[in-house]
Amino acid sequence: MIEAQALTKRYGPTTAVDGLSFTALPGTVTGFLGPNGAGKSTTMRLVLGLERPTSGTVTIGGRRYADLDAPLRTVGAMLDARSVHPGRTAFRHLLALARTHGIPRSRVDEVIGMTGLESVAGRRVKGFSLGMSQRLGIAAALLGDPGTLMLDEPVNGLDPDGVLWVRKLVRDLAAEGRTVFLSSHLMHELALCADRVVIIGRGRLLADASMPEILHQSERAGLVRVRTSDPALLVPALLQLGGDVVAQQDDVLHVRHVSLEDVGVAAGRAGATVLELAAEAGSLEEAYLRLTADSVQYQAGGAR
Ligand SMILES: Nc1ncnc2c1ncn2[C@@H]1O[C@H](COP(=O)(O)OP(=O)(O)OP(=O)(O)O)[C@@H](O)[C@H]1O
Repeated sequence: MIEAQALTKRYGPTTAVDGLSFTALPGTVTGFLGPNGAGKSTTMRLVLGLERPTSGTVTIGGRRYADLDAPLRTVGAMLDARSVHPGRTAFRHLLALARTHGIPRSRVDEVIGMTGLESVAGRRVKGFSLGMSQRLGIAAALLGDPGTLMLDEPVNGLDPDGVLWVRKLVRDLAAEGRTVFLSSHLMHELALCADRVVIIGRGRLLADASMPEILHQSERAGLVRVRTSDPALLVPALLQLGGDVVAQQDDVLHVRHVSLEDVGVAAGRAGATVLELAAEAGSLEEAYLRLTADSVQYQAGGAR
């Protein structure tokens, strides 16, 4: 479990993390999101004791990172997949890490197998693609068989197979009861693998909620889409039921405040032919854009 309480980090005049409180729970994949410069990396560095908080606390399993006897066995992290000695082979890199923690060589072989690096384990890291480096970073994070995993952009640079693999891996790790905390700018991917989402903007908490709760914040959540050849018959019927109706095209209506079933029933009663009827699914991307609209540090010209 990762627990941040009123966590604050200032660099001179810049407040990178501002009174942030959240919890990443065991058995759960928690996605960590925020616009560029929101303070995600700083938060992750604070969790790992690479930075000292200006105020507030952050603990892993109730203890500060600095107080852990064998950190690799408690929390595995991948912050920067490229931060590996380029002249070392993948195997040597993992073995060196393992030795600092009394982790047996057999575990090195195991994580190499788990991350699909067998065929390149003897190669120097400097020749690695970003995808291979990501796998190596994840292998290092898994080395101590930790209860908590923290991964910064783990699917960055991975091909579709790799993306699928990470999705399954994090789901499996959470199913084993581990805490998985990961950042990603790939909303679609995160929506597929995270149970909960923590969203920050300008260092502050914007949302800490389950995926369904977050999706509910999406503009399209609760919207019914209906395509009909008889909008002139259907629209008055829907308005009578208290619906908000917006014509998207001549024959497509977006309806709010009327359930999917009631739209169908109303169409039947009004004698309107329905060609399509569907509940629009909210998307994480939409919810995210909505929640972070005021917190984007660097924005292309034009209003959102
Ligand atoms: N060592 C530092 N010294 C001064 N300012 C810093 C330092 N590290 C981060 N910052 C500032 O703190 C803020 C948060 O940065 P951080 O890298 O944590 O954001 P982020 O959410 O990880 O962004 P990105 O998505 O772009 O990686 C930014 O304004 C950044 O410029």
